[in-house]
Amino acid sequence: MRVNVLESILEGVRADLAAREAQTPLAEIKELAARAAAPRDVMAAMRAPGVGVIAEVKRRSPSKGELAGITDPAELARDYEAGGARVISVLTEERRFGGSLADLDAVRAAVDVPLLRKDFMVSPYQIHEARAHGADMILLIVAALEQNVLEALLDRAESLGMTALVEVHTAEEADRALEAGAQVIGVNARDLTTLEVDRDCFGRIAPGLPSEVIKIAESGVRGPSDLMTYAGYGADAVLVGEGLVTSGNPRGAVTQLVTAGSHPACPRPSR
Ligand SMILES: O=P(O)(O)OC[C@@H](O)[C@@H](O)c1c[nH]c2ccccc12
Repeated sequence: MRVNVLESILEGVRADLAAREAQTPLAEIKELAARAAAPRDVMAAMRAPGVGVIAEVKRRSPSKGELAGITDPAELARDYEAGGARVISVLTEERRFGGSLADLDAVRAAVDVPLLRKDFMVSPYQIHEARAHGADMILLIVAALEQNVLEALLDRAESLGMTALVEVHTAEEADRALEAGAQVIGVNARDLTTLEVDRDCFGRIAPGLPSEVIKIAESGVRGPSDLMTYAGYGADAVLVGEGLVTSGNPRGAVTQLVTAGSHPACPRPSR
């Protein structure tokens, strides 16, 4: 039987969410979000010249298990920031990725750059929660959401002053993202239903997106040459996890990517 990985992840996410909501009701989390420091300007960071790097704090992955034995997410995040990451992504999904909101808190206390809460968002509750924990950006996975829910979550994020990274893996999903009004679209090279990586996905989809949309190439980036390839197809940024956490030198690895992304020979997005 073919197991849809995304579906099984979402089941666990819903169960964990119900438990948190029983602890801290929506009204309370909304209030905590309203009291948080104002969100940072993610769009300005994304529109900076050159190809940017979104560096991810990623402990585990469903395909590879434990990646690098991260003991101090704050220290890792400081290395990413020092290396020039434009945004730091923190995986908060617990069951498959080993993340937590505590990781997000630790990273928020350690760095100044905008933060992406990387999780499987299915309810407005998680968006207020992200804001309460200092996130400036959230992930919305088109494959995981009905169109009306996608639109409602996007509106909710924007109403809180946050930016949504809307993730797609096919041209049909990209159409849905645009239909919903996404300003930032991430093309995930990994199919979340099978976990297979297809690095040609970005090149097939991104050139067809409107020029004003910010385009992010996600997953499977091994180093500067992958960044340059994605740049040729119009990437504004790459989102990298495993390649950085397993590098043994996350600061150096981010620096190399940032240097490639700001090199004069690196293709620029035409906007
Ligand atoms: O570790 P990688 O291959 O560099 O990938 C990072 C990021 O793209 C990946 O973690 C990711 C992309 N979309 C997701 C959705 C949920 C969980 C994780 C992800």
